[in-house]
Amino acid sequence: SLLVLCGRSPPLRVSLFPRVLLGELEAHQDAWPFLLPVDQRSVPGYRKVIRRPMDLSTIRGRVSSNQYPDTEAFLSDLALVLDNCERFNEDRSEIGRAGLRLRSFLERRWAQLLQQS
Ligand SMILES: Oc1ccc2c(c1)N[C@H](O)CC2
Repeated sequence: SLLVLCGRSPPLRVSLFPRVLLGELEAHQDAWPFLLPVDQRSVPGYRKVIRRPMDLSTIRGRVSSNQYPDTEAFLSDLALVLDNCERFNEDRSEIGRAGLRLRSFLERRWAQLLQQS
């Protein structure tokens, strides 16, 4: 059909960029605070302060089951992980600094991947 001719869906390699980026984030030395959901019962105040918890294992599950309708929804969940971190942690704390470093990596690496598209 005409839609096919217009090339509506991104080329295969571009559609793999989220999986490439997520794999590198999961392996990053500063990812340790973000790998699994925060145990809200053991962290006073977390449930009240952070209304939309998010972590890399939850994102991995959504990527693996094709739950993201588009790349923007994937990037939005990644941003939520780091926004939650900035909200709950002082910038000068161990976890706060890890979050700022991981966000810097994410932004630089995503821009690099887009240059390949
Ligand atoms: O001191 C603590 C203890 C637990 C956590 C944090 C800091 N920050 C994380 O964002 C959430 C979990």
